[in-house]
Amino acid sequence: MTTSSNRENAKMDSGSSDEDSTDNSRASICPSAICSFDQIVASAQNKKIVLFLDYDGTLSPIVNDPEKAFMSPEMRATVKNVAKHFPTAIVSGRSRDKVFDFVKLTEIYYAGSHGMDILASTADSDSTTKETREAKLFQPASEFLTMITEVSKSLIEVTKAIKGATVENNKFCVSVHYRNVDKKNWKLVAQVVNNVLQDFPSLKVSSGRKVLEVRPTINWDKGKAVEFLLHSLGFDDSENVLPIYIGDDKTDEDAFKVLRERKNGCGILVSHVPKKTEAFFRLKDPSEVMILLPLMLNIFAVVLLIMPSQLEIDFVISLNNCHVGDGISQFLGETEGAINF
Ligand SMILES: O=P(O)(O)OC[C@H]1O[C@H](O[C@H]2O[C@H](CO)[C@@H](O)[C@H](O)[C@H]2O)[C@H](O)[C@@H](O)[C@@H]1O
Repeated sequence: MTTSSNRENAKMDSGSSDEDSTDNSRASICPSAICSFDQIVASAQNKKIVLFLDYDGTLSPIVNDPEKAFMSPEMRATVKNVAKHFPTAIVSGRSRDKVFDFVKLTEIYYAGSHGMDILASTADSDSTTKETREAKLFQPASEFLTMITEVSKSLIEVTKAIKGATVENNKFCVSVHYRNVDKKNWKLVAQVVNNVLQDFPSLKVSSGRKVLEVRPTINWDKGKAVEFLLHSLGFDDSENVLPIYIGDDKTDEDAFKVLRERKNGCGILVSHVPKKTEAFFRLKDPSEVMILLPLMLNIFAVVLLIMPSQLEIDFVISLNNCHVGDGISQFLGETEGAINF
């Protein structure tokens, strides 16, 4: 158990960009997932793609008001479409209910509270057909529910005098937002959060994009959630499955790491600045996620030996955004040079 004396205190964003406070000292520029799409296709040959998507900053652009982080109807339609072909899960720091309210798709799986609230389905041991699956709720931090409600109230109380600070109860974790706080008061936000946490030694705080995230110190994160989902959906077989995880935040690094270590998955970081990351590829922003997802349907189209004309057009448009030498040359049938995920 972490105690208040050995727990890391909240660290704030430097404010130099709209990114989180990730240590960028060893940042490397991952290749663009769009321009390296031939490598993704090659690695997906004969494999079942399982898709994991973060919400804020990945499916919806970052906005000042967290309550208004809506995803566009086009993005919703795109996710709905990919989910028809690939098992798809959203893994978010938000509460599961809230992320569902934004996404509104019943055909996908949801993991809220940074993976601490998962609604998945169980694959029958003899079969993985839809008919044999049943809904399964997994909440590894359920014993913290009362404590989270309590800490949330205290955080609201101590931040109410700081103009622009807001507290969002995400069920098994709490976000303290300082995006709208005057920079001169950012330290004060960190101080009051750290003070409150003195009374909650089994909670920890980490920083995201202009947000301090308070959560239980249990050994559970988005990476564990991905492993759990792969297992419970019946996709443990690393030979025949290609999990792809797309996310923008520090908490998504836990999932990128798991996929890198399993050597069978592909992490894609959404960031417009270079960052130290465990991901293999990068997309600049949600608009590029909107380009990549339809491209992934091409993988499915290739398997069926069809190439719907709109997909072809999307692909040509994305090619036009790549520079010579970015790595995209052939697409259909190209298997050379695949990254060994
Ligand atoms: O795991 P995620 O789905 O990416 O959730 C992480 C946090 O996302 C939200 O905050 C971020 O997006 C807001 C809306 O664009 C923005 O105002 C805020 O500054 C960002 O940090 C969400 O509100 C948090 O609760 C999540 O922890």
